[in-house]
Amino acid sequence: MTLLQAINDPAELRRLKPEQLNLLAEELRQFLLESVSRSGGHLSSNLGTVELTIALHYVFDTPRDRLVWDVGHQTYGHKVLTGRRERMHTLRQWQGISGFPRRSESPYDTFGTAHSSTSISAALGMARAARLKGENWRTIAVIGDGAMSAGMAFEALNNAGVQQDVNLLVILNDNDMSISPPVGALNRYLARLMSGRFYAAAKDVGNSMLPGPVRALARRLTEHAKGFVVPPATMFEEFGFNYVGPIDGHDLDSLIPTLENLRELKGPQFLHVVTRKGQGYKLAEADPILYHGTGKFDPAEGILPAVAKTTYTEVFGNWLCDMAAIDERLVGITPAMREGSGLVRFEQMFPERYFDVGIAEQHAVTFGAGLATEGMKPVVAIYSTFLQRAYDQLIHDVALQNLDVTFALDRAGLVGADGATHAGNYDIAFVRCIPNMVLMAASDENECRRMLTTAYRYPGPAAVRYPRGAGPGVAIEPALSTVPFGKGEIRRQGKGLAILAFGPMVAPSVAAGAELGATVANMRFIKPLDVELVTQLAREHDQLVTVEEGSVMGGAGAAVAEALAAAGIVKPLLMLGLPDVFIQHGDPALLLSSVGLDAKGIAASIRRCFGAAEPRLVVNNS
Ligand SMILES: Cc1ncc(C[n+]2csc(CCOP(=O)(O)OP(=O)(O)O)c2C)c(N)n1
Ligand SMILES: CC(=O)[C@@H](O)[C@H](O)COP(=O)(O)O
Ligand SMILES: [Mg+2]
Repeated sequence: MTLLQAINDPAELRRLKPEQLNLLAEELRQFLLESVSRSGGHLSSNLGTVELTIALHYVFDTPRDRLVWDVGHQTYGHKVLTGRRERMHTLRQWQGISGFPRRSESPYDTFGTAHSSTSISAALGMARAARLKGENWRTIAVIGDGAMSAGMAFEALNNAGVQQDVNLLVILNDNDMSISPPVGALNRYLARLMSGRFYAAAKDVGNSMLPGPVRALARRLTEHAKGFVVPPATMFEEFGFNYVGPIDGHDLDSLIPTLENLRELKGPQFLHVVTRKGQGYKLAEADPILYHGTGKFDPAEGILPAVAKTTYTEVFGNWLCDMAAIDERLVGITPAMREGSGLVRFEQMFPERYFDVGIAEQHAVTFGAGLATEGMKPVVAIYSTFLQRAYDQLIHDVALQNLDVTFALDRAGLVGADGATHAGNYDIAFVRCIPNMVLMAASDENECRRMLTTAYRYPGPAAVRYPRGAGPGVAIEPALSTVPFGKGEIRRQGKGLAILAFGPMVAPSVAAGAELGATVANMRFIKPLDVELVTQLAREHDQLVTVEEGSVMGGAGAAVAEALAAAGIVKPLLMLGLPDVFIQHGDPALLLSSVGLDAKGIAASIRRCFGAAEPRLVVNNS
């Protein structure tokens, strides 16, 4: 039996001798590589946090001491050591364990995450709760250098620095990488900190352990005695933290004593550890971006290039380059999702018009707004789920001033393995209620390209939503043509029943419509809704059905209902979409079928609602 196989709980880990931990780290790293290569998942970040994870559970009394991971994509080792080793093969699969921490999954998962930069706020809340309840456990937040770039992390540091009575340890896991290479002034600052203090500071750990004022005095005495100026206080010290580091985050011999020392200190503590993304697997070390999030692969061969269908992301990336080539006002903006949003080629071709602003969705949107005020043509490429972070910026900074910003809303609808945290289920509901906004949903690749051109040419804020992955495989015209503004189209003429479908729901609706003899419309625009088409379909049919891959509450179907009500039309209306529950991770096709949004499910729901001679079908909820 290996050391790892004997650990089903951190208490068992804590029974190991310190000299056994390096072997355990080796075993854990190997286990993670094999396990992720079979399930798919976030590999590079997990290989990089093996030693840190072991050290944290070894030194701290988890789960009594609260461990809060930022983003949570690096918690596979934590899952393995906290009793979930045997379930790792189900990671990110339907009814399997999540790829992120989840409170419902384990008492060791103190805070649910997956969107970044929440850890310091949440940990500070916990630490304050401990004080208020008169309890003396400790709270530790682990945050990456990428996640640290977000405003929310600074809001938390700002607040924590003046709460000197809490026992909070913030660990900055600095691997000098976000998903892509890190950007921004903070990254440069961290690099300076590392070059100046690395290892030298580790030797000085004893001094770093002194409480803040004593340490300041020690610094002044040292300056005086040696007659030279020691490095100025770090930014984190200026924020009110006791800063320790940087130390080598792969060296258990420095991690463990440093954490043991910090464990005994009161007040806000800050430990800067340096790790390498992909550590221990040469291919991931060499290309941490490729191995950030992987599908299944053979570890011996690594990830091999595969012939795949064109994704919507690629459609967007190609469109952006084509449009930028003819319009030099175009500026492309991404909040830290260069690869995921399809901007790699754009950056290479138009580096001066490419802006990765870091994990800073709010800033990305208002930065775009500022550009628009000066006649530039910003295109904000953003996942639907991450636009949630910038809602006020969308309303207050863009829409209210009717600024000409184009939004490319990728990952709209269910996303699959990342699950509920990343699902783009709400953008229809939250965008369509904003005055001045235009919102389109692409039903195929070519329409996506045409809609992007339509949004771009529209002289106000406009968004195009499209799903993760590939579309139906429609040929893409090279021309930069538009779709008729505010107009839908009939895709199939039938009678009795009309299905009004939005975006990727057009294809399954056409199939369901063919089965039911129904008319099917591709509505294209959620806002402005094609009210003329809605009323025409209502006049010509007995029943109406709306289908969308978005929250049915407040969604496109609700827009149709509002339009009918406004026109005084009373007509049976069935609204199909995502139900009012968080839909968990799993294979995207399975998830869609579980909520009745495949052709079979749509037809079955229609039969159930409006009755039919044929036997009822059962929606597959498994
Ligand atoms: C609000 C938000 N924006 C973007 C992302 C996508 N994202 C996930 S991990 C990541 C990089 C995080 O970098 P870092 O914190 O340094 O962790 P590392 O990947 O280096 O381990 C990004 C941009 C996210 N999860 N949340
Ligand atoms: C953790 C995180 O937020 C990203 O790594 C995300 O998982 C990427 O998702 P895509 O694979 O859809 O780009
Ligand atoms: Mg990083």
